[in-house]
Amino acid sequence: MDASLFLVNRYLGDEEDGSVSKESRSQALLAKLQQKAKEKQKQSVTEELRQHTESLRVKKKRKADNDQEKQQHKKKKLDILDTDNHDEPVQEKKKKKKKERNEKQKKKDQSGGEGEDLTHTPVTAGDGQEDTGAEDKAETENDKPEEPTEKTPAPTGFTVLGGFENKPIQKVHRVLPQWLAQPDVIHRDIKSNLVPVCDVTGLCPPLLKKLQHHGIQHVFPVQAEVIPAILESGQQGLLIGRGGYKPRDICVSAPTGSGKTLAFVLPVIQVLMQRVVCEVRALAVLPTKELAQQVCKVFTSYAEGTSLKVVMLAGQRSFAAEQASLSELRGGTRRSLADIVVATPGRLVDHINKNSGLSLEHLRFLIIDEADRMIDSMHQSWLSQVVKAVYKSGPEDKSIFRRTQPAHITAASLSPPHMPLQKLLFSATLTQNPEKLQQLGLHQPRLFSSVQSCSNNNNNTSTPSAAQKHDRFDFPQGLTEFYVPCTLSKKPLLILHFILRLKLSPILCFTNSRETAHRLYLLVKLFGGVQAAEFSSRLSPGERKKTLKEFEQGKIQLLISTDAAARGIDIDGVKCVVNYDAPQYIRTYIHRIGRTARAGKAGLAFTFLLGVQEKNFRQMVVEAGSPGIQKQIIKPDNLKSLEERYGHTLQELANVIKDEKAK
Ligand SMILES: Nc1ncnc2c1ncn2[C@@H]1O[C@H](COP(=O)(O)OP(=O)(O)OP(=O)(O)O)[C@@H](O)[C@H]1O
Repeated sequence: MDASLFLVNRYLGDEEDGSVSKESRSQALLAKLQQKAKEKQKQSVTEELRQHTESLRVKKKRKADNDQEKQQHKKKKLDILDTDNHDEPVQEKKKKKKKERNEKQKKKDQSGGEGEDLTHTPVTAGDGQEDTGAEDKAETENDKPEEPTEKTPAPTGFTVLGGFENKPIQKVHRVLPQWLAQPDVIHRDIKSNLVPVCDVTGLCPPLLKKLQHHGIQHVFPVQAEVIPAILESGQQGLLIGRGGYKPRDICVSAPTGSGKTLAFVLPVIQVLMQRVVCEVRALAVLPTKELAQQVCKVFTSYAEGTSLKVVMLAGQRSFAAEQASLSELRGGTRRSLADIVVATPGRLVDHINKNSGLSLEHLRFLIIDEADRMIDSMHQSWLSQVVKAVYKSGPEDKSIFRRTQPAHITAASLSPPHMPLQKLLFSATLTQNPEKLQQLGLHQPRLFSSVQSCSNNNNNTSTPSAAQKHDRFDFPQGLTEFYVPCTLSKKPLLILHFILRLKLSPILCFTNSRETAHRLYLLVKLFGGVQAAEFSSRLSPGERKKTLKEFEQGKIQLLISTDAAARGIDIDGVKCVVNYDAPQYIRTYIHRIGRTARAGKAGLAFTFLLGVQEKNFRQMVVEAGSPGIQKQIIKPDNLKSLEERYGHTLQELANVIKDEKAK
């Protein structure tokens, strides 16, 4: 092939000399180009300088004209005014003023003018404006010829309003407030950190007896830490005496099933046992009716044998019935019939607003269980309504039971006795977001947590690790997590395989919608051989209560539920949780799988994942602090024996759904 086809001709300069070697030729060319560039640079600098000097000259002239005009104008004015003041000649006065101005400017320059922006071009659009000190300075500066330096860009005659240096944007690092960064640590391992009940500091003998009566010989780590702390803050009783500090609010973040309920039930009952008059002194707020019912049950059972009365306001009964259980009128005065109220936020606000006889003016403890969820429901403004009801009497109340909202601590604010309100927050997934927590208006909070914050260090400001980007949570110890790769059509077969072949029942199975829960329930029922039930807002509260009871009694092998049963529900004996639909959020995942492996027991959690979900889901779980999620492959052969029957069932299901829709 002809080599000339590939010949590339380069420009070699005008004085190309064939005798010179290639290398020296290119060097000469480079030197030439550099020289040309220098010449061009010089030309542009001279041109810019010329333009600038010209613009300065024009502006100076314009200014001089203006000054002259002004002076003539002033002179005219002064000539008129001068009739009153003949002591000081006008020119003298003007000179004096100018001198003063110059002196002022000099002082200014000495004090602050040092690091002046060199890019600032002094002559601006101030033409024809009042003669100022700054302009004087500009004038003197203008007299000197300005020479462009290497560092300062050549003046262009325009005012540069801002610096144009490209500064790299500083990364914002998360720095937690000390109380969040350095919590009181709760042991993670339930089993090896059991404390005998009699070793819990401050717990009174009647409650120790009660615990033993309920078969509890040891307390869990969260209880061993939190019970003494609440008891300590209640040492002064219901009132804080002279010079006493208001008790600190308490936040608890501990895994699902670690015994948080007893951690607040026991100390609250013990503190309230000292009360003489019955008034609402403890209020526990929970997100759902079922949870309110569960907590109310625990309060009732531990308050048994004391004079304390527990009332639930969750809409399980009529409004009138709840109202009647709150207070009664005797001899024209209202008497409270409740010491402890357990409520859902909606129903609570109803009672506050309708003035149903619920008085919160003596409230000592506000317990917010599932606190992160309750923060999310803050838009309902339930907390502000509660706080308003608590401080209803206002500062003008001079009685011994007076209340004041927490504010800055001063000697005066501490001197009169008052009734404090202490907030107790509990959650397995308590947010570490200070902005969110701020909505709760916490007073000098103290955090108990089984999760060490990543920014937990002495100075609190070290470079955070990558893990800090995400909230990390503690997972129950006895839990083993799996994910099962599958396709959409195989999911129902998998759940049937889990029950019929792997015998994993009782299974609590979660779907992302009540429609999916209902269809899966119908399908399993039509397939036969499995005791199944559904649990969602499709059911009435009564039906839901009955279903949970039957599930607990072992009458139901498979409970198909929406996230209605994901939080807080304590059902003994759930061996296995299945996420039929993968949860979208890590908190949902943690609460769902937390329905098993409770109180130190073992449990299994399976999540069915479609191919597209696998990567993100695994990442989400690992970043949240999961000890490890394993892959569990179910071979298609294992499902084969179920397939034929499943095919028929699907046809039946289509008819049933059609009928339902027709109805
Ligand atoms: N000291 C203890 N010894 C034995 N069992 C206990 C003890 N404390 C609590 N339990 C039991 O442990 C189970 C879980 O307790 P609890 O419902 O309070 O957990 P939790 O931390 O509130 O969980 P979640 O975050 O899911 O609401 C309950 O059945 C409770 O009776």
